[in-house]
Amino acid sequence: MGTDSTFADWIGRTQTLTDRVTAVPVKTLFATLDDAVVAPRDGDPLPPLWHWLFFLPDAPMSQVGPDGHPKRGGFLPPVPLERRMWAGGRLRFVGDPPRVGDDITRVTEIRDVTEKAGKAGSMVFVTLHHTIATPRGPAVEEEQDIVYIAMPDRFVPPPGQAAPSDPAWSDPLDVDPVLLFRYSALTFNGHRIHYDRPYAMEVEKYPGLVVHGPLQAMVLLGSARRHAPSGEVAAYSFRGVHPLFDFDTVSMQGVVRDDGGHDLATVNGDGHVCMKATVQWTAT
Ligand SMILES: C/C(=C\C(=O)SCCNC(=O)CCNC(=O)[C@H](O)C(C)(C)COP(=O)(O)OP(=O)(O)OC[C@H]1O[C@@H](n2cnc3c(N)ncnc32)[C@H](O)[C@@H]1OP(=O)(O)O)C(=O)O
Repeated sequence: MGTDSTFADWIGRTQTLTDRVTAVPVKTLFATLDDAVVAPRDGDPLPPLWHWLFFLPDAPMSQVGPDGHPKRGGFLPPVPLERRMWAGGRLRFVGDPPRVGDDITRVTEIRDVTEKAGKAGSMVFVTLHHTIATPRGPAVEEEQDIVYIAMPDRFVPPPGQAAPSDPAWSDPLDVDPVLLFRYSALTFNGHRIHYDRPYAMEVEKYPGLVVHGPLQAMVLLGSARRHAPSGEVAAYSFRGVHPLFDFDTVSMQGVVRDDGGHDLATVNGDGHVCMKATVQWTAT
């Protein structure tokens, strides 16, 4: 297993998008996360990861595939495995953050297309590298892993990874279809597993609606910033290891690392880690 030669030609392809940081998505994400009601003003910095509200996948309806994402074979390779998941990401926050009112640019390169054998069967990982820049220079360097898997006959959960036994904090997170719908709308993510229950259960064979990976990554980082505000976020990495569903009882947990960073996890009602993440802070 290794780089899939079928898609070798796709590696190195780039795409450049421009956008403007506007206040409405910022305000409505604060509301969606039940955070303080704020009226963002020009010049306010975006919290880390909130650039995901911009550079939206605005394919016309005629170019949308059966899962609700843009059809593959445009910028992303035409991987034939039907089921897509956001697998993980690694980010470095390298400069002044994007601010409300900024014109911003994202340059994306397809870094790798790799076939792997997992417990879930054959999988293809597509790794994207994004550089997000503001008028003041580069702000975020990001790698994003998307995984494609064959459509299963039935849901077989990945083996559970036990949550830490003695976390420094454990906060509840209420997940429900309205939260998932609002997050899909804000990120213009048409993936039907997040809001179309018959599709999620009958076609992709999940036991419920699936909580977005980026939503879990955002709320985990938000919980870490509330509990451990020991500097700015310098780096953040995360990996989805088990799907999280709208019916789950969820907590967001944090553990202090020896190097001063924090390990984070969303944990379901069975005590299994769903997303694990690590945050590193700038020195204070
Ligand atoms: C937005 C959006 C979609 C979503 O938000 S989907 C919801 C968020 N994502 C998830 O919930 C993912 C949950 N994870 C899983 O279901 C499984 O972990 C997964 C990804 C199916 C893999 O499970 P396996 O048990 O089959 O994998 P193995 O542990 O056997 O590993 C095999 C090799 O794959 C590598 N790998 C596994 N998981 C990841 C990962 N998350 N990121 C990167 N790489 C991964 C693992 O290291 C093994 O590699 P080797 O080189 O060691 O063979 C939207 O669509 O927009």
